[in-house]
Amino acid sequence: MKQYDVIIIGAGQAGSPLARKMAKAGKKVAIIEKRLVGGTCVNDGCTPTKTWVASARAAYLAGRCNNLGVQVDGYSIDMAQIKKRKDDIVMHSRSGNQKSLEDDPNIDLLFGEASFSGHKVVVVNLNDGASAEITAEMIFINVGLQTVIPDIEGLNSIDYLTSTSILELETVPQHILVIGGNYIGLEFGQMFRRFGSQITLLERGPRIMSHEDEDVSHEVHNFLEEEGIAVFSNTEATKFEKDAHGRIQATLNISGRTEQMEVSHVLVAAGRKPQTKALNLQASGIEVDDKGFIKVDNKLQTNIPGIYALGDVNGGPAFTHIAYNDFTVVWRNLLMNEDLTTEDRPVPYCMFTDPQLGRVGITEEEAKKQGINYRVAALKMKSVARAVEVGEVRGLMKAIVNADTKEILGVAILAEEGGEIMSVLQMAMQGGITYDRIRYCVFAHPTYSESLNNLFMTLDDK
Ligand SMILES: Cc1cc2nc3c(=O)[nH]c(=O)nc-3n(C[C@H](O)[C@H](O)[C@H](O)COP(=O)(O)OP(=O)(O)OC[C@H]3O[C@@H](n4cnc5c(N)ncnc54)[C@H](O)[C@@H]3O)c2cc1C
Ligand SMILES: NC(=O)c1ccc[n+]([C@@H]2O[C@H](COP(=O)([O-])OP(=O)(O)OC[C@H]3O[C@@H](n4cnc5c(N)ncnc54)[C@H](O)[C@@H]3O)[C@@H](O)[C@H]2O)c1
Repeated sequence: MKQYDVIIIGAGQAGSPLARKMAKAGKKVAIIEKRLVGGTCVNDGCTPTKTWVASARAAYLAGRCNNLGVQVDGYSIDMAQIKKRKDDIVMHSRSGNQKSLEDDPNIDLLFGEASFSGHKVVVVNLNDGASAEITAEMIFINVGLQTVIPDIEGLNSIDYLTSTSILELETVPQHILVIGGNYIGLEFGQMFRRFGSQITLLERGPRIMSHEDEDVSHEVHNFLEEEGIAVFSNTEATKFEKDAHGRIQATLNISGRTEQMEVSHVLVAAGRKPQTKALNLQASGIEVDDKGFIKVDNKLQTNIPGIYALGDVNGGPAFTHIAYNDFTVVWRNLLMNEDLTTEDRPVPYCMFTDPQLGRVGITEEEAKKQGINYRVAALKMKSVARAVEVGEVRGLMKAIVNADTKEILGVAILAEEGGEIMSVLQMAMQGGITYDRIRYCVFAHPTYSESLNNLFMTLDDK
């Protein structure tokens, strides 16, 4: 059995940078990847989807630039080219990442599936058919999530799409039924609508984006419908059948009413679950919760000293920047003798619909539940000079502030560059800059950030 200093399972958003840092510190590292270096983010997640969102936005602009006085005589979608551009960008990122691991003399990159066979012993079923047993005192599990496939009659008999397989399409589907009304469903739903598909989107809860405030979710619902997407909440698909012509017949339960619908494709976007079953964690005594997420403490260590779980698999917020932050926490603690925890770290995120939703901190609903003496500053984008000038007036800005201390507690920016505007406020929140100072801060005119003056002017306390 080969002994390493460090074993990393999964070359995702935490595993790959950690391997490089550990190797730089002189440790002998084995990193095991069953599929593709870079994990979900690079290969099936952020990079490919945001590349396609950009193509979809170009199509959207081509379709409406007449309003700006620019005449375009029709446009068409070249899905094969859109896919090729995405594949090139993904490949560039993946291969750079892979090369940096392969070129490091202290790192062994093993392509295969890892599982535990004993206390701190890992078996790797290598992709070439061989297997290897390895051990290390320090083990980091970074295996990420996989798509949840809901138990719906007939779903397995149709060639349904997931967020991974949809990225292989080279033609634009005629009609996609999207199951799930949150990040994946909304991003893909809007982008394929802009590519020319008919989209029907089902959300089983009472509204899409159920974790957001109702006004924010309502605004998104409205602009999706405005673009021609049919959004059904309180709705589930109950049965799928393929007819003799290869068309999919879907049976839907819409608020208790049964309806039939014919579609060409079904995209499953109903959530993601941890890839822990195959790891045989019990062989090393590692505890998981009832959903299969690995339990960790605030320094990301499991119940077994020396074994850590990083990124999506530990059940924290499932974002690339959080997986990356997990890496920085363990690296700085273990190699730089710092004493960092994951407690109280900010969790910003951005949903890349267009307009984007940039979010950080608490929602109004959460402020209410926590009994905080809060106030809400809100501004529609149609009142923002920059938005009017560029013709992007859909959306709103909303900030939850503490009425006593004037601290900003949470922000939702639904705007063309909502993620960037939110980040300006995140910096203010982290730096303790209260809203009354931002109200009179001098920002360049006419930027989106300048509108933060007006956002906080709506709180008329001074
Ligand atoms: C469609 C989509 C779009 C997204 N867009 C965004 C976005 O815009 N912004 C954002 O912040 N987040 C986004 N995410 C989420 C983001 O991709 C994840 O949060 C992030 O990739 C998590 O990183 P990770 O390192 O925890 O896991 P992953 O990146 O999933 O990496 C885990 C790796 O482990 C490997 N692995 C699993 N099991 C084993 C095993 N037994 N042996 C060996 N290797 C194994 C996997 O093959 C994978 O490569 C998106 C996700 C999806 C699906
Ligand atoms: N921009 C981003 O940061 C980004 C983009 C994509 C994905 N992600 C990450 O990926 C993860 C997964 O995203 P997701 O959208 O698949 O999952 P999700 O869990 O965020 O949302 C799934 C939605 O589907 C609904 N649903 C579940 N079962 C259903 C059913 N049978 N019929 C109808 N609706 C059903 C749920 O009520 C929920 O609204 C997220 O947690 C997110 O962190 C992030």
